[in-house]
Amino acid sequence: MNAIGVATMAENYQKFNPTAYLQNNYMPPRANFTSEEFVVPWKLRCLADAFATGKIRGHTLIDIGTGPTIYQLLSACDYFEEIVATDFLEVNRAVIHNWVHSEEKVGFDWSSYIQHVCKIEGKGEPWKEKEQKLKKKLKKILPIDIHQPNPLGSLLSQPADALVSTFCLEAASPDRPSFDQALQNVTRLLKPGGYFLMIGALEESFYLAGEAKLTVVPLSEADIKESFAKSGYRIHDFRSYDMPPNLKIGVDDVQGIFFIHAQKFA
Ligand SMILES: C[S@@+](CC[C@H](N)C(=O)[O-])C[C@H]1O[C@@H](n2cnc3c(N)ncnc32)[C@H](O)[C@@H]1O
Ligand SMILES: O=[N+]([O-])c1ccc2c(c1)CN[C@@H](CO)C2
Repeated sequence: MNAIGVATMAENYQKFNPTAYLQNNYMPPRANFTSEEFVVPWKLRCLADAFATGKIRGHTLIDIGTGPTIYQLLSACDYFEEIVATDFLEVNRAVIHNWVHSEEKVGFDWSSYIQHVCKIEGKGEPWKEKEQKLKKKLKKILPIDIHQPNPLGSLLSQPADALVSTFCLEAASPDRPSFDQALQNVTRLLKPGGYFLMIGALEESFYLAGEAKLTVVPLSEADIKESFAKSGYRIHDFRSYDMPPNLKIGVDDVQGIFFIHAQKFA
């Protein structure tokens, strides 16, 4: 492991500002729900389609690098008893904790995301019911470090039935070998035969979150498929989205987004 690179990343993350990060990526123009052509509906569609197969289910789902966002868990909550959120930063774990435990609308307003997911899932589920369901299932919010052989330390009793992760591994790894090692590390948290749904950045080298400028390891579609194959996965679905010029707004140099639906070999 590139210990210097990992330590430098950890130091940079101390300046990560969740509010700025949410502003940059989860408000307009990137949060535009008027067409599936836009990036946020595309991401939500990928996750809704994967869970709609009904094959990804079980007791526990772990979200690797939750950050200050919950959109990535909206389609999962019908298929698991317990959802475990994780992040490297206390400030992000606190954002999730406050969202789960607050009744009135405090913090970031996810209602447009929840309404959109209810619409595309087509079950006629009232969005406030989905919101309450997710809050009820989000039972643990744990510290995690993907660069540790056991990323959750001793906090996890048994392997999870499924993993989700969005924009974490490539944004927390200084280089490709560290990314591959981090994927190996988090794969230990997943039961054999379990599914891993990952969304991430393609060919991105940095992103901004307030005072923080975080380096990202640029990855191609081939890189990702190779990494998953090396970590013992079968790829069921791979989709990519080209970032349109009007969504390249200076908060990063992301070129595209990938979605991978992979299964750990039994
Ligand atoms: C780009 S944000 C992704 C947030 C969210 N999942 C999303 O979809 O927007 C990257 C996240 O990785 C977390 N992170 C940074 N270093 C990490 C590490 N070593 N292990 C696990 N997570 C880490 C950060 O705290 C941050 O929340
Ligand atoms: O377009 N988006 O919806 C979107 C959402 C989150 C993120 C990006 C793009 C690109 N940068 C990553 C951090 O590496 C975070």
